[in-house]
Amino acid sequence: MEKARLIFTVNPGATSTKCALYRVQEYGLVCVASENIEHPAQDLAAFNSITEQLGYREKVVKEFVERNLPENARIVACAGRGGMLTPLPSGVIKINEELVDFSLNRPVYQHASNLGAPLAYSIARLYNVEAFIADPVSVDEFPPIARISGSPDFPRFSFVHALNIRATVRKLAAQLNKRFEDMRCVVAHLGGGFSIAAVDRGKIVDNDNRMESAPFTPERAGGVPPIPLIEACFSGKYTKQQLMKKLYGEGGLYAYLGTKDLREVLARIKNGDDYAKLIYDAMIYQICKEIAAMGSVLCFDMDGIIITGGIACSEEVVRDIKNRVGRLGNIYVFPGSNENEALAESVLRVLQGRESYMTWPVNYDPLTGRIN
Ligand SMILES: Nc1ncnc2c1ncn2[C@@H]1O[C@H](COP(=O)(O)OP(=O)(O)O)[C@@H](O)[C@H]1O
Ligand SMILES: CCCC(=O)OP(=O)(O)O
Repeated sequence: MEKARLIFTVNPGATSTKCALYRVQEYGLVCVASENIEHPAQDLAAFNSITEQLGYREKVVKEFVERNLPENARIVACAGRGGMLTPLPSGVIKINEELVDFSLNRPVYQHASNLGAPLAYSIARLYNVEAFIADPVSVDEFPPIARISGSPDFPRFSFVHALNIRATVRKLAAQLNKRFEDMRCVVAHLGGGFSIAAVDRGKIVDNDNRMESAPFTPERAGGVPPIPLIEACFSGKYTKQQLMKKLYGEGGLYAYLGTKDLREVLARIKNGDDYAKLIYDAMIYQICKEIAAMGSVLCFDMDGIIITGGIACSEEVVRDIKNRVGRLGNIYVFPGSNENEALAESVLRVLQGRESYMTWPVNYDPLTGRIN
């Protein structure tokens, strides 16, 4: 009997590594195993950088595959979340040694997603198959107008939850019986970090790039007034690392309320905590301002507004967003961030010849949108 064909996927996050195996069926994919493997803080504290964590996470990922690969099945391809690489077009990229080297040694910023390609490649080599990334964090398809900031010294650019955003637009397209390539919508990815994006015919043509005018998130400050920030940088009171932490990791809900868990914030509000309510309301207010801003990018001519990510599991959040921006368009909710599923779907499109893949290095000019 022919062995079942499986796709292995891996999505490394700040404190966990999410792994999954999907069986390829004629009609699509079936998840046969999925685990969110948490890494205790004391384990990660032993490493000075994300890159140093590779061996540790590699062991955990190999153990996942050994535990879950059925005897009557074989891995036919692997996929990992793509990290903070150079600006790239959306789509699938085949992983090679050079991409692994770039992800580990020359990423544009430190982020756990930089381990996605090395981990997928490592499993692919064990099973002698090909590995891919899809819609990495550095997808940048802004048109020229979106790149202009108020200073030519600091042009705008994209860092975005491209994988989950494009995958949810595909889901909505299927639901509306439309082609993905024709979809125009605003997507609010609301997780530990947020991305609020305008998607025009499959391309993310603008987003809030997590550090710009972006709303604050459970752990990120988003946009803060720049002049006091510059003053703080030169005050001698803080190291660069301390300030980075204030913006990224220990900002947002955590800075005000000491927790990154929105469920806890909602429980405090239920118990009459007015301060928690003020901070929560401010977060919803900022999310909605950004949704409206991204709607204006599409001239409010859109198929709808998608809310996705862990926070979209909350009925209160969905209700409060609808109350403010429901008049702009239909709101569709896709709770959770389904990066592993999105990776497997992307690889399946490649295996079935429905999509072609690029090879690293991708010679892409974000200013013209051309691949040379
Ligand atoms: N049912 C829920 N109700 C409210 N908030 C939730 C719910 N489930 C998860 N969250 C919140 O979602 C955030 C994490 O989102 P998630 O997409 O899992 O994050 P990550 O960016 O780490 O993948 C946390 O603030 C968590 O408290
Ligand atoms: C938008 C860049 C990617 C990012 O910040 O991802 P996480 O929220 O998963 O850390």
